[in-house]
Amino acid sequence: MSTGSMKELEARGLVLLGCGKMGSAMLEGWLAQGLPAGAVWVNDPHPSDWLSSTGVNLNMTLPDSPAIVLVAVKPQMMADTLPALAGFGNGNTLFLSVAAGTSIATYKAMLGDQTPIIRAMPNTPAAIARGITAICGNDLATDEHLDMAEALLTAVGQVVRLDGEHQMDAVTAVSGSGPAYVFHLIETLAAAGETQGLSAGLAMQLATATVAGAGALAEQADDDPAQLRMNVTSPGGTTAAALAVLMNEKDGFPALLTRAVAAAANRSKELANG
Ligand SMILES: NC(=O)C1=CN([C@@H]2O[C@H](COP(=O)(O)OP(=O)(O)OC[C@H]3O[C@@H](n4cnc5c(N)ncnc54)[C@H](O)[C@@H]3O)[C@@H](O)[C@H]2O)C=CC1
Ligand SMILES: O=C(O)[C@@H]1CCC=N1
Repeated sequence: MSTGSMKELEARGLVLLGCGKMGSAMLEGWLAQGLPAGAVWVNDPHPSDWLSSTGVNLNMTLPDSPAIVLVAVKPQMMADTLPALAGFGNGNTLFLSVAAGTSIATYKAMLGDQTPIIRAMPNTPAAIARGITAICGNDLATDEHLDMAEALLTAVGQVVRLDGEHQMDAVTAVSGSGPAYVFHLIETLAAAGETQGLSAGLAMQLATATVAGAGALAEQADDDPAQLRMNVTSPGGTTAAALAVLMNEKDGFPALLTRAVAAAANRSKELANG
């Protein structure tokens, strides 16, 4: 995190509304990067043992003017939880929300229309600083606000700035939910290995290392994923036999992932419409 952003957070405080899986993944990254626990206030009625052990200010009186309020409760909890923080609205506290499907317009209505708001869509690899977060702000979010949010989120992985909020449903469906698709790929690849006679432990080790290694190679190689796929595929060989199944336009990965990503994007839109 840049020294300026860190200083401002340390001086004014960072408030987390909700600290479950996503909030904890990010907080873990920030504490590991040197953000002092004393600069963090967490409001969460069900703190985990890990959270209680971090030394953050847990369910205590909040600072007068925190630099950032990070909103990381479930979208369905928003109407119950956000009004208590509306006192920080219309001021110089930046609201940074990671909630899927809660629009900037909804925050404006709950917090006041002069409130700087940034929507962010992170993902859980943030816990090991390998996340990717997409951000977009309202017209009151200044370049300094965007820089501060980016500095905070860069501590837990890559950050991309979106052209606008209209991209958020698709981003949520690709990278926000995406780690779950990849974990399920690992589960199902391992299960398929078991069907071929491997032990559960060996099949899981092979599947996990294969997905992790292929992901790292895709990120580091000069070749694009299509070329990397071709590099594995010998004509008339084993990979070609599997890809004939997986790349089948009718019921292979293309059709399946198109449907899955559309389902996630549609759900994101539904959440936005209450
Ligand atoms: N889990 C993920 O991979 C991602 C989640 N998100 C978003 O992050 C947000 C949180 O999701 P998760 O961390 O997965 O859910 P979670 O259920 O693990 O965390 C929600 C937290 O909110 C707390 N909470 C409940 N009532 C509260 C209250 N009245 N005041 C304060 N805190 C309260 C719960 O105790 C819990 O710790 C959601 O809006 C979701 O859309 C975004 C990107 C990825
Ligand atoms: O499942 C969800 O709604 C959240 C948003 C992206 C990942 N988890």
